[in-house]
Amino acid sequence: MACRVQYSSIHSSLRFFSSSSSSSTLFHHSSLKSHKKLRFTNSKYFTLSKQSLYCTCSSTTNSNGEDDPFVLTTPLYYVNAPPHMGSAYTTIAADAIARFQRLLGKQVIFITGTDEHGEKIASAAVANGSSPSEHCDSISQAYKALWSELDISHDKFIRTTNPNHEAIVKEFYSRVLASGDIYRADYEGLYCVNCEEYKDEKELLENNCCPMHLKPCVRRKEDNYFFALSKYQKKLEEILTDNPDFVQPSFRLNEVQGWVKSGLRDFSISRASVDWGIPVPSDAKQTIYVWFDALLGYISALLDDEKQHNLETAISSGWPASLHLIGKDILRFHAVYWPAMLMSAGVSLPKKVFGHGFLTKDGLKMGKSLGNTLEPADLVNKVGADAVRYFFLKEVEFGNDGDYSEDRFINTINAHLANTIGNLLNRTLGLLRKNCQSTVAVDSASAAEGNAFKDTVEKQIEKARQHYENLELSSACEAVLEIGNAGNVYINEKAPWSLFKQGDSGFETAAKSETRWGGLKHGQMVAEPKPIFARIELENELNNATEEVKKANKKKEKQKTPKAVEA
Ligand SMILES: Nc1ncnc2c1ncn2[C@@H]1O[C@H](COP(=O)(O)OP(=O)(O)OP(=O)(O)O)[C@@H](O)[C@H]1O
Repeated sequence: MACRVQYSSIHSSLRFFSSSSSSSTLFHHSSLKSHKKLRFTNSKYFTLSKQSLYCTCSSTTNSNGEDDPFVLTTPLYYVNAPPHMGSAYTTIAADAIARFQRLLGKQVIFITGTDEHGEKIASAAVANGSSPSEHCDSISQAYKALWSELDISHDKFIRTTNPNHEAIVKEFYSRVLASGDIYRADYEGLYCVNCEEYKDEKELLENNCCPMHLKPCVRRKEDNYFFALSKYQKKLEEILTDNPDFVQPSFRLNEVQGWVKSGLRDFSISRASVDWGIPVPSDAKQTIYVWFDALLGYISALLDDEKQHNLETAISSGWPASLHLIGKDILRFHAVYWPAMLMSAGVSLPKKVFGHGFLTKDGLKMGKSLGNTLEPADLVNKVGADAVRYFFLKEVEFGNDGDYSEDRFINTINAHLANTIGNLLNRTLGLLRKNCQSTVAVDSASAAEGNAFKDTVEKQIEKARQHYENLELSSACEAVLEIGNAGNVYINEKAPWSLFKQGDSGFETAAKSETRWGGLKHGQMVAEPKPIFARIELENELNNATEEVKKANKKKEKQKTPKAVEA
């Protein structure tokens, strides 16, 4: 395998942005000043307007203005098995969005973590011969290790077995109870253990198989606590109509509207048969249903150790979330159950839920339950984290499904990263090193005035910015790639190597890792070229990644300072 020499990572290449607008705020929050004013009568909670949802029941004092942090979340991954490329996919996308928001100057709180309670976890622990808590520690650690290998820049890692989280769940449950939305009843139905959910018979395949997990559902009867979801049908319909950006992409909004219109049924929020969970307050014989537990992780993650561990403090530390990024499999929980639960507890709704598609293998969703997964750590070891991250962002249209193909993986890395972006960086830095002692010869702000190349770059920067804002991640990568293409064409046209031979040191530099045109100043030193993107030779395929890439990965790993805190 040949290896080209570049000095920067794809992140640097993506930093061609000028600081500007922040995302719009859809749901505003007006607060009451005192707990005494809390009224747990649902009809009195909300005033819906065309633009915003005013929650009038909480004493939360989050102003939700321009200065509010950009809070984004990945799902809290279920620790029934170690992470795979599907889990990594959502996290990689969230990471790109977090980095973009930071470039805009926003304070970002990027939350990820693990969902650790429930029947599936307890069974997985038994199967591994370990206790549930040992099992959770080990799988949760595997997620953290993978995020580190993928260079994920999360700020918080929440585990739902964290005692602070448990306190938040119990407080939330008590609020919903006080609002009159929890009742006890018998329930009999078909249950998918993998979804941890009762299923509607009409959703199921032959032999009552779950369409996601392709395993038969089992008939169960239980005496459970129920959440009165049906009470929120009308409000949810109004929210979805008045705030069409709440669920994205738009075709997912249609899906959600369809579910709501077809009639919402109350759902059970406790399990009598599951010990591994948070006990229901005032009924230790039942544990809280995993979803009524895990979703609260998005709020409890906001707590920091110095503050009091209650719902109010957590909410005032950044809630509502700006964006929940999830796979389409858990859209119903995030776009129907969660908003209703929040309304019941008098807490503001998240601003946006984006349900992306699946990475598939042979047309089937890659997943832990089916076991048809792709090992992200293997890919990282072979081509480096940046290349893996770039491939999945660029080659899967965000929102739709995408099938993984090794040929496409190799071709994309070679064409986009090694041949285009990497080559441009290598040529530019190499020329500067050879001819200018790695020092910028002119001010880049004036160097390309009136130049078509500069216009192209600025146009692509703006395009990339807009695509990022709209969560069109593949198109954002495309815009960056266009800058690389234009840069190579420009260098070919200008042939600076011959200008240098003629003694002209004033050629216009194009490649830079600054956030805007003109960021490089006369006399500024640029970095030493060093290998980052390996060109994969087809005959050697993925097995023969260069030693340079492996070394570069190791070096990067060493340099990394732990940033995330466990909430
Ligand atoms: N194949 C996939 N493509 C895209 N995202 C995925 C994929 N698999 C998992 N995810 C991400 O993980 C979330 C589901 O997390 P979970 O821990 O339940 O993983 P899972 O592998 O889907 O588990 P299972 O197969 O047991 O249902 C999805 O909503 C999505 O964010």
